[in-house]
Amino acid sequence: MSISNVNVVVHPLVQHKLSLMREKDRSTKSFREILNEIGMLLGYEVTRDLPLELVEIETPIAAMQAPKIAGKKLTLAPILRAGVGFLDGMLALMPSARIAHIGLYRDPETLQAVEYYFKAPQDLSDRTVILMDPMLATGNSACAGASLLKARGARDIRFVCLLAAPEGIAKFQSEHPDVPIWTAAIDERLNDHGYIVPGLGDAGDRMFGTK
Ligand SMILES: O=P(O)(O)OC[C@H]1O[C@H](OP(=O)(O)OP(=O)(O)O)[C@H](O)[C@@H]1O
Ligand SMILES: O=c1cc[nH]c(=O)[nH]1
Ligand SMILES: [Mg+2]
Repeated sequence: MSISNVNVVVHPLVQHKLSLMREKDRSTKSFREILNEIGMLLGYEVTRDLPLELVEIETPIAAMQAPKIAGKKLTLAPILRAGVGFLDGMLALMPSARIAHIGLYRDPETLQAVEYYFKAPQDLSDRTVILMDPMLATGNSACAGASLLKARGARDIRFVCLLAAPEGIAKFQSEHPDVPIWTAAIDERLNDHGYIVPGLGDAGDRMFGTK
């Protein structure tokens, strides 16, 4: 399903696993494992249109022109902390990818994103960058993440999340209309504390067991 630059991944495995993650009594171990599994499935979807080039190879039988991914190595860009939950699954598909760590936390009062760490390959201008964070709530964190990557020259950014609020999609698309979104679901709304409803709670705390 696709709604103007938002790709909702409706694959039954993704939907089933997402429902498991929403359950409030699911263990930290299980939450982390499933997030990783969904990371791989979403990674498969977000790379669906990567360009290929024909390269000469030799099979044991004959020479042939075989398709391989064209261009420079991709960059995976998790927003700390919860974005790291997608990383192993994505790396299983793209083991040579470069990694950009983006340290942001959401101020609980203002809901603004506060930057505390950024380390990325120097020049991102000719790399596809997959920005990832399970939660798109107000959109402030994802917007800040995309801006930091653009400041490093990134021109082909794709944003992957697990759950998106309509408010976050609107904010992200107004600031970064050039960045398509992949998500497993679009939920109803945000509550008064900026949490996604029905959502799954605090992704970072559930993943790392910090509550
Ligand atoms: O769209 P937003 O309103 O910005 O909210 C989403 C952000 O909130 C959570 O991070 P949090 O700030 O809780 O940090 P953590 O991952 O370190 O727990 C989540 O992982 C996103 O980064
Ligand atoms: O619902 C939400 C909103 C922001 N961050 C989370 O982890 N969960
Ligand atoms: Mg958190």
